[in-house]
Amino acid sequence: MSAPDFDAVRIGIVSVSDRASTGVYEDKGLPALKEWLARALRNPITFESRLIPDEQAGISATLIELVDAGCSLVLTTGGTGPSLRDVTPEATLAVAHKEMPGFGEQMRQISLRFVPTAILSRQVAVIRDRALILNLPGQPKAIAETLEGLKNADGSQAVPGIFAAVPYCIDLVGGPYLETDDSVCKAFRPKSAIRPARA
Ligand SMILES: Nc1ncnc2c1ncn2[C@@H]1O[C@H](COP(=O)(O)OP(=O)(O)OP(=O)(O)O)[C@@H](O)[C@H]1O
Ligand SMILES: Nc1nc2c(c(=O)[nH]1)N[C@H]1C(S)=C(S)[C@@H](COP(=O)(O)O)O[C@H]1N2
Repeated sequence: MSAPDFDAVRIGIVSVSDRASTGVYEDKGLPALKEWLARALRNPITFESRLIPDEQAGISATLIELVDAGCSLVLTTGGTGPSLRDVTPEATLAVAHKEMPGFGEQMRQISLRFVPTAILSRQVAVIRDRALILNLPGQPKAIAETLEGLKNADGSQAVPGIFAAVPYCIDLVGGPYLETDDSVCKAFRPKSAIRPARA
């Protein structure tokens, strides 16, 4: 099956970091997000990338801009912790039409399998218009950890990543039909929502 058989999707990726955005260190958040999404999704993706400081108003404005630009999914990385400058969850909730608390709950559960400080992430997920906005922690390795979950040595899934629920969530808000590479992350949809296989 060739790429044009899949719905096109526009995805916003936002790295929120004072130091990466001012060049103190190289941003590894945007490349990690791009690499994982390109591996996990079979749809042709147009990325909208933003590298911004930990400023609440600027984060909210960026999220609104990306949703208005037609992004069906917006992933942020960074600024979810307890530090005074960490305001990504507040900026995300400020633009929410609906909260989706299950994503944050599940990501903290998954992250506990990797680090005992997982509970320090206040990450949230929300719906705005026809888009799902998801916060991820700032550690670049946390991106694959939370989206993909944990696999056993034989490749079977020990802890399902949260991305398994993302395609159906986007169906429900009227977005494109996302299809995953099941070896990376197997999307789950109720039987009634699965598109018939194409010839
Ligand atoms: N965008 C990024 N690119 C590369 N490494 C990052 C990035 N964001 C975070 N990290 C790494 O994860 C660690 C913890 O991330 P955290 O979000 O707490 O950063 P921070 O110390 O609050 O500072 P800043 O917001 O300036 O990135 C950082 O010390 C850094 O090593
Ligand atoms: N999967 C995963 N989750 C994680 C981490 C991690 O390394 N991997 N780091 C934790 C730490 S140390 C912090 S402080 C919080 C918040 O990170 P942030 O402020 O960079 O978003 O995420 C937590 N969640």
